[in-house]
Amino acid sequence: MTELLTAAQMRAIEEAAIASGAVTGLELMERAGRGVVEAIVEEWPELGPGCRAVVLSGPGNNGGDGFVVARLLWEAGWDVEVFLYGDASRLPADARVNYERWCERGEVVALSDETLFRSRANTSADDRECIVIDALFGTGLSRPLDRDVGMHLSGTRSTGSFAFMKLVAVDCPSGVCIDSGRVLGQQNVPTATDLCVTFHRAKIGHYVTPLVDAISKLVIVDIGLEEDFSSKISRIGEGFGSMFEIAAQGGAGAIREEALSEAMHGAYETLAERDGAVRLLEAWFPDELGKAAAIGGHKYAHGHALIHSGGVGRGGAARMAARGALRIGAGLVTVGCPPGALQENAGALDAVMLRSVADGEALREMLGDARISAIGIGPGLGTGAREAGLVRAVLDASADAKRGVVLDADALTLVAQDESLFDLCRSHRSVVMTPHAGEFARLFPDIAKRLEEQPMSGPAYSKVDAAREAAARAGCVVLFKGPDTVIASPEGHCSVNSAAYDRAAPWLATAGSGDVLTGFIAGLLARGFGPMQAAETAAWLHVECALSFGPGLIAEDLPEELPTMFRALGV
Ligand SMILES: NC(=O)C1=CN([C@@H]2O[C@H](COP(=O)(O)OP(=O)(O)OC[C@H]3O[C@@H](n4cnc5c(N)ncnc54)[C@H](O)[C@@H]3O)[C@@H](O)[C@H]2O)[C@@H](O)CC1
Ligand SMILES: [K+]
Repeated sequence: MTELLTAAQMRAIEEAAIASGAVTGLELMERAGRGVVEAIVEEWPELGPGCRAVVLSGPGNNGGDGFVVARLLWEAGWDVEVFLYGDASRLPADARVNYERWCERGEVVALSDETLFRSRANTSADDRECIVIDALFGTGLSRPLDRDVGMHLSGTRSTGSFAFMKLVAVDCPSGVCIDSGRVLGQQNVPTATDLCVTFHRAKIGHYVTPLVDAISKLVIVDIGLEEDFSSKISRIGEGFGSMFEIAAQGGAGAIREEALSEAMHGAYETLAERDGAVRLLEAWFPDELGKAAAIGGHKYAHGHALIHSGGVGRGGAARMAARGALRIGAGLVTVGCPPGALQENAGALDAVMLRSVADGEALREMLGDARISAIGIGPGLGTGAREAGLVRAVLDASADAKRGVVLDADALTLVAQDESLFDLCRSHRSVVMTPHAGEFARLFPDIAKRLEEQPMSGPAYSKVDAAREAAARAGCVVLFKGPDTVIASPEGHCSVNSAAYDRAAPWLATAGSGDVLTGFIAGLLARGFGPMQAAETAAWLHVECALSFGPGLIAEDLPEELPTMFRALGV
């Protein structure tokens, strides 16, 4: 599991490293540029001497990285052209040094329509491979791109210019706010980018829409910040001075002092933690799943999950959820259905038990059994008065019990329609809501609207902000679905479960896959997982099962893939 950073956190880490004296900004810029070139060579080993590169450098340090890339590619025998957007005399110091180093080797042309059009790389007679390096803006973008710059960038993708072009973004595609993954200004869609190379850690925006959809490959380059800190810690230990002296050399901002004090303890990551860390669920697996799997004894030791089904002909969703809850390890799973649907469900269930539940009153009575340790309700449920009564009974009868509840699909629609149900969620200790974008907008219309409004300045409001605000308001864990699922707790914990890049599983967008996710969460809640942990683990396993199965997957396959996953994970 790794942390996703904001631009401010990244800046604080860099500043602290530089202030500590362990590394200079110029060294970091050189490492960044070198990392970009290495990533290009790794991605396209067939490219090399004689290939063309067009470097678009901007007015800040992102542009500085661009000059480093230009120099290194030139030294490797590439045919390099460099364009500058901005005034060379106003470049920040490190970028200026690299601008001058490049000027010893080649020309810098002011970026304009005309100059780009005249670019050697733009001649149709020349069909050599061409790479365009977008080093216009990185983490420092604070307002929308000027229209012409946006046009240059998207223009590089249009037919006719730069034949055989690959677009490489330094840190992030220019124009995008890296905290939110959203484009600042009028233009809505980030420029499609073949390779994005970022430094030290991925930023939140790299993993959420719309940016995540625009980048084909993300590479994270280690620019040595961790080693710089550890070497500094040992130097401090050898008596090179107190952290306060070192911080003073760098202009002793509060952040520097704090960062250095963390560095003293070898834990500067807590900088991000304090600010509300966002975790990326990657090659990650909680020990608790293993421990829970090891619990011996009676089936009730693994919990009892109750999944509610809809009426006749609508029970498939609940049955798939029930299968998911059973496979993920709940000791017992029962489907509760209206009396009329008993026959249909009985014909389709074996290991899963079945109970007739006429209405809310009957459900309240059933929930007197404290061994029912989790409830999943919503898939295929329906949105009538009877169903509203069921949701009310679930929330009422579970508020004080140690019983987890997952609300999905129709249950979320019912909660969105009835403020008193929303209040019941708030007073419950372990509810997980699993809305997709449409359900989210019904539950939290103002938050969804903020997420849709075109941002004009950064940091822009992100899906992470939206999930966090929703969780705080609803007083429960909110799992905001998508290929960029964001999971947030009312306490502010937040994680992203990404089905992008190496974990892309587009075949997971199949009917019923959300119902299975509800079952996974209910099963883990039944086993005693806390709501945040149940939601994270279920979401992570859901994508892993899809990846393990591969294309052709249908929702029914997901629970059946769990045993393979568990074996592979050594559970
Ligand atoms: N700080 C460091 O030590 C390092 C920074 N690195 C690079 O530096 C980048 C951050 O550099 P900066 O903070 O200079 O930021 P940028 O290079 O992203 O751009 C900042 C500059 O652009 C201006 N600006 C912002 N939005 C604009 C707009 N829409 N139109 C015109 N001008 C605009 C700002 O006023 C500022 O002058 C990172 O993305 C990364 O590429 C790397 O070299 C690694 C080391
Ligand atoms: K860039």
